Amino acid sequence: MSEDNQNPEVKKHTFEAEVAQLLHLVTHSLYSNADIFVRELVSNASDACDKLRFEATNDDSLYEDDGELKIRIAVDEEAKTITFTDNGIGMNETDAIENLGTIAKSGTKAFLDKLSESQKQDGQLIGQFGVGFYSGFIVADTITVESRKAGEPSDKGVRWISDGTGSFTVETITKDTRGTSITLHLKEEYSEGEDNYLDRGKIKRLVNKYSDHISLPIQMRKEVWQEDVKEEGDDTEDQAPAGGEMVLTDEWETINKASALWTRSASEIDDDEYIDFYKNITYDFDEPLTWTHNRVEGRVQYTQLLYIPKKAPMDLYTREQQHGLKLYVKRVFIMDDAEQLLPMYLRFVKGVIDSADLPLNVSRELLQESRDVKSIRDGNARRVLTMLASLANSEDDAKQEKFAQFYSEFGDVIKEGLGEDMSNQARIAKLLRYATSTNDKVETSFEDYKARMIDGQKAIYYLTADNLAAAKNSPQLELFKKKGIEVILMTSRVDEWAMNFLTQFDDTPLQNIAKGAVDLGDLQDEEEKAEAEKAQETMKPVVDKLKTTLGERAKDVRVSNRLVDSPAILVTPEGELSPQMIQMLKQMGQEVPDTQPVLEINPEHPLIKKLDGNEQFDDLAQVIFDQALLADGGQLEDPAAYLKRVNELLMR
Ligand SMILES: Nc1ncnc2c1ncn2[C@@H]1O[C@H](COP(=O)(O)OP(=O)(O)OP(=O)(O)O)[C@@H](O)[C@H]1O
Repeated sequence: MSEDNQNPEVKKHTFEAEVAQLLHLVTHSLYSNADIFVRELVSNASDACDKLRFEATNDDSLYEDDGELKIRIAVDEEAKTITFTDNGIGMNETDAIENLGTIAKSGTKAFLDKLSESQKQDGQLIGQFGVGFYSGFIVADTITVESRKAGEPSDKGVRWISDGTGSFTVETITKDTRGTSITLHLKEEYSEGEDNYLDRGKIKRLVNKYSDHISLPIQMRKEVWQEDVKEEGDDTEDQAPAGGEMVLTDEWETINKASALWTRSASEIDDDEYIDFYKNITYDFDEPLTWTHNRVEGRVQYTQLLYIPKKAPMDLYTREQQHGLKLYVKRVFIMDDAEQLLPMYLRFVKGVIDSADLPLNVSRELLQESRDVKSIRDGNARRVLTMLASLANSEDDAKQEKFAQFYSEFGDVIKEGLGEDMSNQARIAKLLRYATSTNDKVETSFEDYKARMIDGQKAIYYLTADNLAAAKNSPQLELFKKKGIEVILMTSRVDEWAMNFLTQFDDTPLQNIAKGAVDLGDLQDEEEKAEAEKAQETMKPVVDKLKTTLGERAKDVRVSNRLVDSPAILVTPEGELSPQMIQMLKQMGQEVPDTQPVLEINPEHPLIKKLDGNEQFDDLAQVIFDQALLADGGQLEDPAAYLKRVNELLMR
């Protein structure tokens, strides 16, 4: 430790009122979070080194021939102390009085003032703002700080001592080594038993947990195993194994990985390093599909290193799914699974966010409210979408292949974004791919579709179904096939829900062809329209009779202009939930009212023609309705009755 000469002049100072208040709160409320002092003191030491590095860019001499910045932690079991030493910027007497005796941050002061008496008892709340250096007083009854500022003479060192109550003392000392050492004289209860911070293993574990990515080496004295030496003449020769013990050496070993990869410039990091880091933070054996690494300078400054995995996790669709973002504040680990930093539909993204603008003791509750966090979340979402867009739009086959791989794993999740993230809806819509009535492969984008629209087509037509086969054979498609109009076939469970939120793409309306009446507008010629009108007239008696026969089963019956080969079809009335959607919501345990479909009939179909004046009108009507329901992927309420009717009709 430092060499010093005692200065007879020890000056006593009282803490600023707010500090005294804060100290009281810290020691009375944060005892259940005692561990935090390790990361706070390591973080301060790391900041001090960062500051020196910054100052030294203009004045190299500040390094004083000691440019290897590091942090050392020493435990003294006899003295019951733990000491954090750094060779960073250091403090002189004025600095120490100013920095350790007052609260610099006005936000913290205001926060303190606002806390009610009962809130002050709440460790969670207190933990929300940076208690920093003062956290040492949770475990220590006295803290001694010795420091000497970089570039100042060695006899201008300072010793600051306090017991964390009302006052502190400062005195001038001689300190040859630049930087700061902070010695905690541990309270009785923290120097024995379960909470014994004199246990080197415990300190190491805490450093690994919270400060592994501090980019400076954090060192502790190396311990080695030393076997008991047999005394000469001791030839009892019993077979007991030789004993031994761990002994402390004079050698220092680095205990953190010091691998804050994200703090390095992207141009200096090779792919293997990115891949290793990904594996390290995710425990994924596979390589990531792709990643993006940026330093964002804006209202909030932060670094983002975001990865997309190759495979979706098993629990992607369960609510408990863990989010993969780790939050750091100035390289100090704050929390895993920081779900506020990404919207839900991007929950598969892994990586690290490091922001210097968030407080070290930020809690989940605070994250939820913070505008800074919102701005980080928006930035992350935009960045992921941009990265995906550049894969999707790339001319490079390998990148396109990657996008296809991404889409088959995560395509359904990003569709949730259509409803969740309105500000990025257009960006998300551009990434979506579907099968269509002319291409089974899930590769057509809305853009591709638009480029293939036929003359006079004014809408993007789509159909939702349970699977591709059902979609392709849907009677809804008949007219579109006849007219050569391509229809997008959506077959995933989220499609219909998600499409509720997307009504247009690039100014072209999107239309679900199974909802409401079809209006092909200019795509229908005059002759067809005239024919349709005529059919409405002639079929009126049949339509009316059907309405009576079907009663509650159908909301309405009308003549269809969308059918070619099928006799009839069920249509969801505009603005109502489709049968698939109702089924899905019910499966999710939601209460949904049953809705009735509209039955549309094909006036040209022989079966429909047969209805007029038929003796078995009722049976035929029910069978036609049931078949339309089956064709739509629905389930019959009374299959036996259906079979009986069909058989009767067959036997005629
Ligand atoms: N190891 C150190 N070397 C030099 N200065 C230090 C050191 N530790 C603390 N200080 C000084 O004391 C000040 C107060 O520290 P404290 O931990 O209470 O707050 P902070 O570090 O500013 O805020 P936070 O911990 O919330 O980030 C620091 O801003 C810094 O100027």
